[in-house]
Amino acid sequence: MTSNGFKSKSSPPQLTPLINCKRQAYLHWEDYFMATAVLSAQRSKDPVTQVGAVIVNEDNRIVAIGYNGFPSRCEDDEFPWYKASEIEDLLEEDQQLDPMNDKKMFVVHAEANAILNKNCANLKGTRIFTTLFPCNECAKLIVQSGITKVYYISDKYAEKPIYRASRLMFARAGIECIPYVPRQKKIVIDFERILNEDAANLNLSQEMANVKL
Ligand SMILES: Nc1ccn([C@H]2C[C@H](O)[C@@H](COP(=O)(O)O)O2)c(=O)n1
Ligand SMILES: [Zn+2]
Repeated sequence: MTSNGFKSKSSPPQLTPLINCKRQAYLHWEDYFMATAVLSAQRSKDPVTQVGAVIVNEDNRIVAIGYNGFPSRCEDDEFPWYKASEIEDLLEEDQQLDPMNDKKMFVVHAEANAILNKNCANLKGTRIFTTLFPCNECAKLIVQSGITKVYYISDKYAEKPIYRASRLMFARAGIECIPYVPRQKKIVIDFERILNEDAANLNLSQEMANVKL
């Protein structure tokens, strides 16, 4: 107690752990974000290319997520999941290729969906983790949203003019494009193992309770 009757400010208690028992195999931030993008891609119904994208702010918080798919209320079974060129062989001689019969007319790309799904006021200073390098249309949205870094896994369409246009815009806008190199090469989600472990733990605690009785 001080002379004026108030409690003196004491320093906070110090912790001195005897051993450091922190788990070492935890996921690092960037693997966590890219793995989330890969998981999100699994929601896509595109039979050829499934893309996932995650947008992350400066505090490492995920502020947006998306995958490629048709717009809301445009039913997955009513719109084509193929390219017009892919069904050319199926046409009768008198039939014309219909450009409307092409997924590219309707699919919202993963990056665009993520930007549209953002749960914050704006995306200035954020990073996007995408499983496929962005096309020119998504690149425009990325630049305009204020995203500053693009991490990507696949660049399988790099030689196409659309993707060259993206690179040009990113370069001019000062957006860094980083091919993603994972620290952890494999991340497995094994629900079966988790459920089995839970069941085993339950059995063990029941056995221990029986021993005590
Ligand atoms: N950065 C990208 C590039 C493409 N997509 C979507 C658009 C299509 O659904 C699919 C590409 O199909 P493919 O031409 O490989 O048959 O991926 C995207 O979401 N983001
Ligand atoms: Zn795109």
